Amino acid sequence: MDADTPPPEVLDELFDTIEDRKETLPEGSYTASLFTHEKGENAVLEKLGEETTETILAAKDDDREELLAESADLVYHLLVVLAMEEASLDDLRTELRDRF
Ligand SMILES: N=c1c2ncn([C@@H]3O[C@H](COP(=O)(O)OP(=O)(O)OP(=O)(O)O)[C@@H](O)[C@H]3O)c2ncn1[C@@H]1O[C@H](COP(=O)(O)O)[C@@H](O)[C@H]1O
Repeated sequence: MDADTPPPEVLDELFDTIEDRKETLPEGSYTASLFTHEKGENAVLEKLGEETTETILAAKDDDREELLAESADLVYHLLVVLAMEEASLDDLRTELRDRF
């Protein structure tokens, strides 16, 4: 890992921030708006679908920069869904490890 590579904890920090936004619902937070949306969980589930499609299209286009940007959007929205459904990043890690 070189000096510019972010540590793996970046995902934990993002998930902790999402959990904080869920609890405190600060004004102007996009994350908070997903937890209070009038469409309920459908709002974030729709975003998850959109970001999945955009990730697929970027991969098909061999557009590496776009692929990384859309993948980041996809992972972020997936973490919001996990937080919304009372699941955690540790639960996800456990699920993945149990498949080793
Ligand atoms: N990682 C993200 C992140 N990734 C994507 N997004 C948002 O997800 C949306 C993606 O939607 P689109 O690509 O369709 O772009 P858009 O056209 O702006 O979207 P809409 O108009 O449809 O909402 C954008 O509004 C992005 O800002 C994110 N919003 C917040 N975070 C992180 O979440 C944390 C909390 O941020 P706040 O919610 O701003 O407090 C911080 O660490 C942020 O960096």
